[in-house]
Amino acid sequence: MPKARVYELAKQFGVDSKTVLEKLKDMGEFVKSSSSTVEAPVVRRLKSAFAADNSSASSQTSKSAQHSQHQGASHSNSADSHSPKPGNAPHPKASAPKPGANHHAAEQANPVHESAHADAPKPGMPHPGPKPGQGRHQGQGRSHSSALSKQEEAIRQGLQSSDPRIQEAARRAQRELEEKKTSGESRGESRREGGSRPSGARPGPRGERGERRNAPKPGATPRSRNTSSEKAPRPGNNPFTSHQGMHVPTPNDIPRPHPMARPTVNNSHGRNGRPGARNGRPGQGVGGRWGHSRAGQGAGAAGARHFGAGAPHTDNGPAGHGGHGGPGGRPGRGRGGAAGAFGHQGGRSSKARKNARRAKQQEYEEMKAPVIGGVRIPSGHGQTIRLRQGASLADLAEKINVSPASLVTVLFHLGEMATATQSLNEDTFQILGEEIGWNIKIVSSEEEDKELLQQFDINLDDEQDMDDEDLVPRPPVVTVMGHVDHGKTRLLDTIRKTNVSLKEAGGITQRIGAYQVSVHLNGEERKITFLDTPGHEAFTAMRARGAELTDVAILVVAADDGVMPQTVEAINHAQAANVPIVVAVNKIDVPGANPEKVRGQLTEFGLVPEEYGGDTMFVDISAKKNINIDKLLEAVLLTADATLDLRANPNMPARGATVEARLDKGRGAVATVLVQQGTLHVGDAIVAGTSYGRVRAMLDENGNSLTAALPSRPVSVLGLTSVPTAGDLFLVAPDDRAARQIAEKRAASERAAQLAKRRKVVSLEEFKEQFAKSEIDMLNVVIKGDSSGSVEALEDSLMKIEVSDEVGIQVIHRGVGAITQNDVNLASVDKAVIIGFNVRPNRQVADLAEREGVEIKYYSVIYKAIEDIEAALKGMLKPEFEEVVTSHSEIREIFRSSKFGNIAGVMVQDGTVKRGTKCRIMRDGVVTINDLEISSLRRFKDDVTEVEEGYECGINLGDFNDIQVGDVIETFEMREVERK
Ligand SMILES: Nc1nc2c(ncn2[C@@H]2O[C@H](COP(=O)(O)OP(=O)(O)OP(=O)(O)O)[C@@H](O)[C@H]2O)c(=O)[nH]1
Repeated sequence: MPKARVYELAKQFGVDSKTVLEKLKDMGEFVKSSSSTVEAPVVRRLKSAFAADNSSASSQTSKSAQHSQHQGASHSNSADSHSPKPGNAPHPKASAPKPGANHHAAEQANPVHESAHADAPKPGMPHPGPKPGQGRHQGQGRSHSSALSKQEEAIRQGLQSSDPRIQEAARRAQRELEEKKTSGESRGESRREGGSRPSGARPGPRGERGERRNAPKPGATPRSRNTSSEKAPRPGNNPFTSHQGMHVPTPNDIPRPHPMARPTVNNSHGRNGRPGARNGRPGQGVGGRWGHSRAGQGAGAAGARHFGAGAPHTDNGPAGHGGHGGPGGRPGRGRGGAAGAFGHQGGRSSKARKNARRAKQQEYEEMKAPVIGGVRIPSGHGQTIRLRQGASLADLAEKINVSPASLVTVLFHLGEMATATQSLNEDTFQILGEEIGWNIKIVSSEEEDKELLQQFDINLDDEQDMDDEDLVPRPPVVTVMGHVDHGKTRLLDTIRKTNVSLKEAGGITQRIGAYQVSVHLNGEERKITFLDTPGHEAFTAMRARGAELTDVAILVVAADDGVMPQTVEAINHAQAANVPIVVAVNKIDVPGANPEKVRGQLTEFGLVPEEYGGDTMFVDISAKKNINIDKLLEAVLLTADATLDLRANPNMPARGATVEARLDKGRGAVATVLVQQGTLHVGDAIVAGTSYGRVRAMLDENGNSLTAALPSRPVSVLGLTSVPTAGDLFLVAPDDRAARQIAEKRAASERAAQLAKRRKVVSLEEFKEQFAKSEIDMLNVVIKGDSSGSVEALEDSLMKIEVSDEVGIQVIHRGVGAITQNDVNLASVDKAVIIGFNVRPNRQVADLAEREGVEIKYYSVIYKAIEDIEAALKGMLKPEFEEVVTSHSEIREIFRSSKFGNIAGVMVQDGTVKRGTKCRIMRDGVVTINDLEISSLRRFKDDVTEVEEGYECGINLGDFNDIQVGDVIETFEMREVERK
């Protein structure tokens, strides 16, 4: 037997997944969720466990089963009517598809139809003792009761919840549960009545009975079906199965107006009151099932309009008796009831009829939707729906067009509590989806993006199956890392100055975030691309955005300083990314430099120099004096050649990553991109993150205009409509329109994700409560900067500030460009500080900020910003106090005063006793009481404010009199301590 999933088993057993999960738990099997798989042996055990349950349940109830068998002697016709099969309807009665109709048909065949229902699992089946169906039904009853108790528990918890929506859901659930219980009881009674009723005798108008059986509310239909515990155990009858009411209508199942039933003015007259009669009985046919359905009401009204006494006639007359009294005598042909409603219009166009039919069909579908926890959610009929990770009920609600509150209720009924905006895990969504008929799939943002690109025929995975002959060697891309002040920037400058072809550039190079140098190796000119933002922070920030640009890392270690904390961090980051390292032992020109020591130290971190038998290349350099830089570049190429297969396909639309981006006053958005695959051409339509545009011009680091950029080539691109973020992947789209659409769709889903995040923060009171409880304070910050690189670097650095566990920093918005009105508004709402890094607001925005009381801080150096924010965070800390003991006084004598109580005559042994200070009593070194106060202090007859060591005085402790000679009064103060 293959592995089965829990929900499949649940379906098989006709119970809900939770029951199966509980049963598995009872069996000692740990199974996580309804989508988990269960091994074949466990399935077998589970089956027998359910079977055992059923047989014990059925033996307990065999008496009643026999009783109902007896009563259900003529059940077979009604059984037929319960199981209409396409093409198998023997009689118009039997083809009646709706429960209302079934009731009726059953009634026709057997006056005690309710017991017939109970005994009729299959058409025409004889009665073999206690049936498996019955047993299972009883088993279900048990799971029902366990589910009920679970539900009751959930209700109890829900009523205690602080969330009003959950409380409301709980109240609703409670009401429903009570109703369920009461209706269960009354059903029991009515069954007894039914059993003794003489055949053919119908007490009272049938409509009444229908109403009794089917709750009159629209929402009551499925519930009344669900709770009909007398019925045979069809899946649809199990209140806890995921498929109840999820019934997909079959051709026979969808009610259609019978052609004969279509009204005309003439034939409605001809029927003389019958339409009104039929539809006047909400308890019958469609009316019975739909409660106050429009068809029933409308038809009734129309009937009355046309025939005056149509409705009263129903209650007593023979036409009413039929319920199927329309032409052809079809039982429960509810839609035929529309005749009364529309009959008077006669001349209605076929289009209008079609529309009306469609509307009715839709209404029917909606009405057919299961009622779960008192809410009605149209089934998705197993359709697949995709939600991004971290989605909430509100997101799902939006996609399936229902109200979030109803999903909260449904989830609540499944025993889980969640607010509409809380993000839920995949398992919860699956259970919920199963219940409401949707196949919910959770996709990561990467998958979502891939799917989006596939819509435009862009397949990001096609790189993996590129043919060898398409690939040509490409230059390595290098990042320089190392500890602060070990010479990273100086090295990058020296390399740029010495190796960029100065002839071409006229000696002027520009910082665009990356540059390429030429190196001669073994008589061959080779190229190396350097990323110009040194440090592992930039490297990691890029990686975090999915940009794996670096092929080789140069680790700079100053020979006069050796391995330092950030050297280790850099090693860790490079190794985590599987990037080979070349070590540049810098500052060898400095007296006291000890390159050998550096080699020895790095061995401990797995970087063993080649000369020691390892595979890491070490080069001793001086970035300042330009010593051995060429050797370092050679080492980079040799390392790349030895460890990497650096090849790319230049003959495809370009792809790569954004290295840096900024807003240029004259040229608009300028982004430096590094081509990783393909060739980027001027005129290409590109999209980078949520930015798009057409490549208007491309410039290299020397300011030269390029028409094409090959793999590993960094270029400054002009033509994007907005500024992308460093690390954003870019790609060439088939055309401008596709580029725009991709960018817009990404922006939309990003907005949705951000909104979800914000909603989470804003609406999740629990979080706030937690914050309040643990007294965590957050400093909200908005960062605006002149380039995406600086904004990212600043954000990264700020996030690393650690002042205390009690305060934290939260960047609520970041962006490139001037500080805008939006930034101020956001900061004002979220009580944030705005940090402007090399950017400023215009006059109006500055005024607005002042009016709103929003603080804007301007910086041009990162460390200054860090210092300030750190200080601000420290300022947010609650003052810290410590206790300082200020004196000890021994009680030598006790004076009793009727006015003041006991007064201690003491000798101050050390420190100074002050009036009003806190004190405690110590007897034989043990504190007998804390938190007293020196309420008065006297020397001789005089009240004094303080008494110093070595003096005697009288101390009164207010109402406290339990003192003895020999006790010591210790005074203390709480003093604020400066935080380090
Ligand atoms: N003597 C000597 N000084 C050097 C050498 N390389 C760099 N320096 C000096 O060391 C100091 C720090 O160099 P930077 O290049 O700014 O160091 P960094 O690693 O980029 O520092 P951060 O940007 O703060 O991380 C500067 O004053 C450089 O001039 C070298 O080879 N020899």
